[in-house]
Amino acid sequence: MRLDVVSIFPEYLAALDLSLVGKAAKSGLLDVHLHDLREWTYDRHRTVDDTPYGGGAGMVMKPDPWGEALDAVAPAAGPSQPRLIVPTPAGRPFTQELAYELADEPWLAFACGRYEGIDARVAAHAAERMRVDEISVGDYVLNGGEVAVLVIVEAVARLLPGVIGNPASLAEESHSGDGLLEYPVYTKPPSWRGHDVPDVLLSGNHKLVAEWRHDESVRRTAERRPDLLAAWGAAVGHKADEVE
Ligand SMILES: COc1cccc(Cn2ccc3ccc(-c4cc(N)[nH]n4)cc32)c1
Repeated sequence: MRLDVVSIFPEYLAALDLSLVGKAAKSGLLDVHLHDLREWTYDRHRTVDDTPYGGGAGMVMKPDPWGEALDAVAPAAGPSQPRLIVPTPAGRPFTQELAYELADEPWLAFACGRYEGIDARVAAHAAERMRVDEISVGDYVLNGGEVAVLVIVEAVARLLPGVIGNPASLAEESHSGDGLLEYPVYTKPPSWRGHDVPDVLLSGNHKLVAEWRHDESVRRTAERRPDLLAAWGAAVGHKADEVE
């Protein structure tokens, strides 16, 4: 998978050289290209922003530098086009399902905005030749798109074959297995600062361990994400209906 990231702070994305994503890049599973948006500015101050039409606080990122950056990263006459991801608080939610979808793409490009966002015509114009997704990584406001790109790239890269050591662990994770949150996990020592590992996990009885883990997943989901529990209940209910 090829990844292109355009930002006025490309050094923010240096974290992509670390850990799993860095390993994937070194092993050729990921081909990461970082670009400084100011490369496509020509005035003395390398200006990338201007005042918003219609007034209001803050500044908006000018369309020209973005248009030229995207032309350079993904030429219109090129043999293929990337899927363009534009992080924004106003985007559709980034979910594990979308992570799996993006993991199937051969080429992703990311536009990291700053200020109050990117002139809306940039995404509209890009959509004339590539698929554009405006994505939110959560219902809170960041100062720019770079952190959101790190979140999205990590969630997507770990799904690529060969990136994580034990693919079986992906199936058991929260948000990607049966729709419930993950059960609590423990390791040695069996007792630590007055806190003991639940006896069932030391029993060696795999059936009891599986039952306990499921019950803990349901309990945690009910406690922390009742919305997910409702969806899980409906899905399980439907499955039960299918059996009857
Ligand atoms: C566009 O509307 C905005 C309104 C107020 C502030 C900002 C700041 N900002 C600039 C670019 C940018 C890109 C992504 C995000 C972002 C994404 C999520 N999930 N939270 N925050 C925030 C961004 C933008």
